[in-house]
Amino acid sequence: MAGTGIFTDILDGDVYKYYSDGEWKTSSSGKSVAIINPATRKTQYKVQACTQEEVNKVMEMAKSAQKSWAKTPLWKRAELLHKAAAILKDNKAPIAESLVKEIAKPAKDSVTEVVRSGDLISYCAEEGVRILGEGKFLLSDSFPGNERTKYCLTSKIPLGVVLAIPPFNYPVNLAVSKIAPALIAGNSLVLKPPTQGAVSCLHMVHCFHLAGFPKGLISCITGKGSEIGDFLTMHPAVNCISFTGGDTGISISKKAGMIPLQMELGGKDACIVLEDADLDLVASNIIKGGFSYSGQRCTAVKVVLVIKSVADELVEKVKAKVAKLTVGPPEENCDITAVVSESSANFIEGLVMDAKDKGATFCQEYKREGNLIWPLLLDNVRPDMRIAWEEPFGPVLPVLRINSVEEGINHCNASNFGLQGCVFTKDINKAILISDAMETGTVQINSAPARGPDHFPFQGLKDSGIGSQGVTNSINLMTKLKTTVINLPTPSYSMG
Ligand SMILES: NC(=O)C1=CN([C@@H]2O[C@H](COP(=O)(O)OP(=O)(O)OC[C@H]3O[C@@H](n4cnc5c(N)ncnc54)[C@H](OP(=O)(O)O)[C@@H]3O)[C@@H](O)[C@H]2O)C=CC1
Ligand SMILES: O=C(O)[C@H](O)COP(=O)(O)O
Repeated sequence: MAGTGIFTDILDGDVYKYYSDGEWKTSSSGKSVAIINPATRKTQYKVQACTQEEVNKVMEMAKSAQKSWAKTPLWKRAELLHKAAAILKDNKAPIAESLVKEIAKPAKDSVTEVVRSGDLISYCAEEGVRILGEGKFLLSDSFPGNERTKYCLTSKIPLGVVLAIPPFNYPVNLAVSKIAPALIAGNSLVLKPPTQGAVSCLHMVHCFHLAGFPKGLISCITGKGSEIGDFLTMHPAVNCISFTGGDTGISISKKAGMIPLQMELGGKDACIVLEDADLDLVASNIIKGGFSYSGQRCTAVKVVLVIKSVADELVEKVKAKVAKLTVGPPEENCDITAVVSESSANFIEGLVMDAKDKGATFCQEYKREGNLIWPLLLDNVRPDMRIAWEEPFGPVLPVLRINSVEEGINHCNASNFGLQGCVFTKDINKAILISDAMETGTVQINSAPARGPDHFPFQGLKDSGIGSQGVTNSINLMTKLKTTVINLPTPSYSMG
């Protein structure tokens, strides 16, 4: 159970502690932040509302711990990460339980998220050992006018303090996708978990604590992003920000100093369906892509653009599958569970009502109880409807019928987002041309968008982000190059 067994240290009465200087602490603010269970709409957990002084202290410790961590051999850093991964996987049950309670993720998917996170940490340790153990050696005489008098050695060095801010929907996985690359590369790490998802993150951090990382190297500051966020992101000690979330990321990038940013933001992933597509395959992928975790995935299919001649048949197939989705509590592994908050449910409802007013075809009756919204397919959506462009982050999927592939590509490219997209056709040549034409970071051919496997590059264009994720890219982003040049008094040519 959450907060029990090896996790008792992280709880003070009914409020979870924050993590600083290798210890679990109660904030001097005397205040806590409530985490509302999305399904019951009752307070499930409480976390500390940390103060600015506590942030300052954490940053100070992070700066000093990083100096010795950078001198810790790479194999030792990897060893500790492997240990943390094993502890995390051994304790998947209580962590998954918190995911179920604070973000209403179905129980089975919650376990998958924890196991996937352990695997990500281990993969990152191995990849780090490989790529950080290699540097470059350049010779000066390849550039005109030079003799071979200079040997240039480059290697990757840490940035310093990395600030990690994950979103609610994959709080554990999107936290470790920042923590593990930062640590293997020799950085220290300050985590600000999402409020919904904070308790799962605190359990995960305790697994790193138990693995024996040095004091102060990892810290976890809790509190509302709207209150503590600016102070963290504009803190002078921070040398890199890795953020995943919504538009907040755009304002962070405007305020942040001259430091590397990894921003993974929203998306409006389009699914373009051609006349020759295998419609059964498309329908299954629309269900998986559009409705998994109730559509609360950055990589969810968020708009279907189908050629008119096959639209009726596709919509019927999807409708039949929507009818089979189960709706209810995450504990019972229902396909569709409550969305994260009342404000999120209200926002989704606003998009649905706008589409209704403007004449979209409802393939199911719109139904909502509290934060629980029944899966809804909206057909005959037109570009003047908000849902054609905005990200519902809920179980509501618009279908636009298109006259040509060009119309689909134009719709996709007119979006301010450019995360992923997908195209369904049996003609691989057409698929490649369409993929090249789509202004998105990734295009999946004959499958729904997905971030995983977690070592694949993952990046958004336009308002969907800055930089690239995926294990290797994250390690590279959290390092910089250091060059040493050996200058010889006379040219030297080996075997010359
Ligand atoms: N491209 C990608 O890889 C992904 C993108 N997303 C996107 O994330 C969004 C949903 O996640 P959601 O959690 O609601 O996103 P938010 O942008 O609301 O929150 C993300 C994180 O930012 C924190 N935060 C809030 N305000 C500030 C601030 N002023 N300064 C610093 N941090 C702050 C939040 O904390 P708190 O919870 O305390 O407010 C949370 O930890 C969707 O748009 C989705 O598309 C999601 C997953 C992956
Ligand atoms: O936030 C998200 O949507 C996740 O990163 C999705 O990961 P997945 O596409 O591999 O399920």
